[in-house]
Amino acid sequence: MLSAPEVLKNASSEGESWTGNSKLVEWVHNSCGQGSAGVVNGLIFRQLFDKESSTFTYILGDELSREAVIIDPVDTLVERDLSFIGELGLELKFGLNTHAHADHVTGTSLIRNRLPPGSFKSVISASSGAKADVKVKQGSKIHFGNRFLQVRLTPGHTAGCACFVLDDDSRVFTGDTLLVRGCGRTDFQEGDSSTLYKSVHEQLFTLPDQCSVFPAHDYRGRTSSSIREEKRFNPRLGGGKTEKDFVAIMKELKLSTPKLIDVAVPKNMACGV
Ligand SMILES: N[C@@H](CCC(=O)N[C@@H](CSS)C(=O)NCC(=O)O)C(=O)O
Ligand SMILES: [Fe+2]
Repeated sequence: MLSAPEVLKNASSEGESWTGNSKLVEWVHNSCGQGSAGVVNGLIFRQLFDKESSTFTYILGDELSREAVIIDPVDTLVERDLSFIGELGLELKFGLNTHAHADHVTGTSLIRNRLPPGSFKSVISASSGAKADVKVKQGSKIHFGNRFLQVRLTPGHTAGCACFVLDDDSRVFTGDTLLVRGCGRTDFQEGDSSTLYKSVHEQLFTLPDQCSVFPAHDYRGRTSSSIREEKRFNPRLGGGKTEKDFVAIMKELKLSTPKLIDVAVPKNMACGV
């Protein structure tokens, strides 16, 4: 875990930095492990689920400043998410999209319309070609209070996929790039299996083994994993599978097309409008 001065120094030393209305607050290190009510080391963290599309949405908040971000909100569940955020006393600054989803519409535009003008910004990678208030690149940082998420670009499932790594490398939000014992399909949206293999090995499997993996979906009731587990047990990408093995596995997947693809992709390219 980095100390606050280290976080702040690093936050301003490289790449692009995006801050909300951030206040520099006194650093209090919560040393009691899990802490009370889901607060770990000053981080408020919630994982939410959409049963229609099996999508996980994540809320991360800085305990002291109350600034927060939401990752991959779903349009039909914006009321749920906003009331939860209100009850937690959080001030939502950014809505991060891991990619232009094919199976549901992002909630980031609806959230922006519900909050005071200018107080909330939607985020997606520049390489997605989609509209958003903030277009991030490799190494960009999204700040909320004393915390930040850093962007790792991971093309392969789509050309514009991005993963978000928490400042202390304890968590990574992998979108559809890396799922629990799986990965995103590569048969549409400029998907490419060789590119996905390289992205996972170069950008994700280089994270610390103990880093927790939080995906955008699970279809079998699993909620999270770790880099160590996926390196060992991922049946497509781990356990010594080569790029050639992976390309062959992906060719044989034969998944049905997401039901909402024709509606979701054009809307998500326009930030959910
Ligand atoms: N049946 C679902 C779509 C399921 C699906 O294709 N999921 C995607 C992620 S959403 S783009 C995927 O990459 N799956 C990989 C896998 O191995 O399942 C629907 O109709 O929406
Ligand atoms: Fe996807």
